[in-house]
Amino acid sequence: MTAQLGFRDVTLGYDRHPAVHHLNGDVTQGALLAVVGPNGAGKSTLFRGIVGILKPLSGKITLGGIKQRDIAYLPQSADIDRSFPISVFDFVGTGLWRTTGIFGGLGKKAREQIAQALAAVGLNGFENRNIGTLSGGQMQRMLFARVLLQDADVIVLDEPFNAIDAKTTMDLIALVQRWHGEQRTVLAALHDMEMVRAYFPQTLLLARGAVAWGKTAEVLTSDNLVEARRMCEAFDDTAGTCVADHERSQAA
Ligand SMILES: Nc1ncnc2c1ncn2[C@@H]1O[C@H](COP(=O)(O)OP(=O)(O)OP(=O)(O)O)[C@@H](O)[C@H]1O
Repeated sequence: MTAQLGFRDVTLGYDRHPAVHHLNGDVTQGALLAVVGPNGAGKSTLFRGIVGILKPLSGKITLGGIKQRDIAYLPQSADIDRSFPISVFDFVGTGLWRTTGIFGGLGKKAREQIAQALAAVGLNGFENRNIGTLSGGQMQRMLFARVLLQDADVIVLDEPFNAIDAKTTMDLIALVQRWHGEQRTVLAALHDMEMVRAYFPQTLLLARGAVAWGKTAEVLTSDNLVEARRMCEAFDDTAGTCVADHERSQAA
């Protein structure tokens, strides 16, 4: 199996304080991987590292034959500035920037693609709405429509089903399953363990470092979940990078 993403002793953090510590492992091409862990475990930080918003403090993230800008990223909806004056149509259209460029106009084909993506997530008729007027579930649907347009081999979803109703969740899970069927590599940060058990064959249980990584049923044991909570509670947020990391970064 080809590794699509690799983590080589990766430490990620803010102001030199590690948030994800010494992560090692590979995500194979076509994997459907849940990333779970308590609040503050480092899930969003890891995703920011994967898409290049954060550079590792040490270690390396390897990408199998793709560039970071080719990864489709669905951020937590709290990270979206809802006051930004942009219509649903134009927001979803940003998913085509890789092909049209930021300043490229939207031709007939692009407009059709956007309309199809909106239809696929059930947002027909919302084209001209300002994004600030959407409900939480409509916002998630819009973010999924943008990911659809990006047509990416690797898709990273940060808490994609947060605070949305059961119908919307099932519609969006169906999209995730479709991507998985198309052999795309999908990573999703999730809190709902039942959903993870039902739909995600593989799981990374994160608590700043990896507690367990592998088949979901083997990872989500009560012992591992207790250990994850203990590791998160014991982690010192004000700690600096390890001496070894510091020396390595000085030598680089
Ligand atoms: N922009 C930031 N600046 C400084 N520290 C941050 C920043 N973002 C996150 N952190 C810290 O990094 C650690 C990991 O946070 P992160 O958001 O990655 O966790 P998470 O697993 O996604 O949590 P949650 O489940 O609550 O969304 C936390 O201690 C958090 O306070």
